Amino acid sequence: MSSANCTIEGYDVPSGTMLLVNAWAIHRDPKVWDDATSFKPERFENGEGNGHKLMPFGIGRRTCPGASLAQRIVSLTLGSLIQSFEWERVTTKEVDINEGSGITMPKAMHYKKTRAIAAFFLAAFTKNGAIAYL
Ligand code: HEM
Repeated sequence: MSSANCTIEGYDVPSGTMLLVNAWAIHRDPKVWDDATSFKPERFENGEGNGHKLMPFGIGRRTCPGASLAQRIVSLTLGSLIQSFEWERVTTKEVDINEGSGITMPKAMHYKKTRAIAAFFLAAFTKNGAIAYL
């Protein structure tokens, strides 16, 4: 919410206006990222994500207070899954990762093996115990 009249990129914004940051667009902007829509995790090794280009947890006063916890849990979970299971492709076809519409960005095409994936996670949490220490 703008606390005073201001001008952003030439647009006059009156006080009390609700402003939404389009993080989705910023994260895919070719003016901001090299080869913007390619999945290149290595781009973050050389500090390309520094500054406020990458904001999965928001920024500013209302930034996500769980960011540090979430980053640790996600890496630990992923690392545990990779370490504890043998992984193989079930098809040579590329997985369709197109986005559907919705607030939490659902997939356009759901995974076909949903039940198998659910069973897999259940097994990971119960029998294997590999990530029980989470
Ligand atoms: C990968 C996991 C997570 C993502 C991507 C995420 C992302 C976000 C985003 C984008 C916001 C809004 C920030 C803004 O308005 O600028 C937010 C807010 C918030 N998040 Fe998270 N979050 C995650 C995990 C967590 C966890 C683990 C916790 C708590 C343990 C948490 C607690 C909160 C709270 C309380 C807010 C509201 C903060 C406020 O409005 O002042 N989040 N999160």
